[in-house]
Amino acid sequence: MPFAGDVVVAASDVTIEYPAGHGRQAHRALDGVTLSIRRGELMGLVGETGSGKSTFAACVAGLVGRRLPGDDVPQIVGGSLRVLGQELRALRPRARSRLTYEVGYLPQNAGRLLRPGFTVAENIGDPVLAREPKYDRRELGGRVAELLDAVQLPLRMMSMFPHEISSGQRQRVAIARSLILRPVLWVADEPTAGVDVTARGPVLDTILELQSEHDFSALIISHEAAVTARLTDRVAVLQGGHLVGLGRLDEVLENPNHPYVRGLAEEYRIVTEPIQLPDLEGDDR
Ligand SMILES: Nc1ncnc2c1ncn2[C@@H]1O[C@H](COP(=O)(O)OP(=O)(O)OP(=O)(O)O)[C@@H](O)[C@H]1O
Repeated sequence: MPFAGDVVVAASDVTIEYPAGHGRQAHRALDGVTLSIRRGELMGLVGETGSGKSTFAACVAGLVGRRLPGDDVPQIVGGSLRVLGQELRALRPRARSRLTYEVGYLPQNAGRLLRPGFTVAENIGDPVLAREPKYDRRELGGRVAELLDAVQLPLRMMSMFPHEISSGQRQRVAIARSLILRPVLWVADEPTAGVDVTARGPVLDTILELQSEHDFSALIISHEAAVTARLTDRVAVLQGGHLVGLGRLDEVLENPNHPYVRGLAEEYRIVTEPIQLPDLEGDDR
């Protein structure tokens, strides 16, 4: 049964560590984080490099706690993390597989992670066939074409291979791939990474259009204040694995109680300030 609750992500005092191994000590990536994402809400996740954003995103996407030998996936060692009603701390493989069906994950550098021997269409449709190998190919082709169109790529690209398209186009293909299963929750780690500055606006428009069409909730990491401002309803700010800000972007920036947030406020001011054009009147050049 699809998830029907109001809170799609509920982190309660959650502490997450990478286990010891390969001659390394255990590393605590997140420490006592409490936040929730409501149904239909787009939550931004910001913070300086190494603050734990990608770790949190990967955990929310279900990549947590598998205790395989030599594995360095993060483990929940304290508190709780519930995603679509499932407690991830004690997630069994079948429940994990159901969860990953409903959570679309766009990992960091997703465009680079496309399968090189698969066409664009095969890359986008792959998550469907991986779960339902007998899925009607014609119907899948229709879904792939629809998504390709939604991310504003030409249909002729369906038969091309990742190395034949640009990095920005690959990122859009990855976005389409992460949405093919019509997720309830979309977890996106730097969705505009590698997308050319001029194409970023259209990609953000596309994401917002897809969201209003499919009504998914989202957790979106971005280094860019403009992306966060445009896409998200609220932001969570991480610093050294701790949550140091949470709320609407304007509220968080108005009360910058942390140096990183102060820096962000300055960047945001620059991004949103109207461009001052020089007064050309009387200029006789
Ligand atoms: N596989 C791993 N094993 C051990 N430690 C790791 C592993 N991956 C990340 N870390 C550490 O966990 C902390 C959080 O890393 P994470 O990648 O989540 O940060 P981030 O905020 O996403 O950074 P960036 O913005 O650079 O992507 C860092 O100190 C990092 O070095």
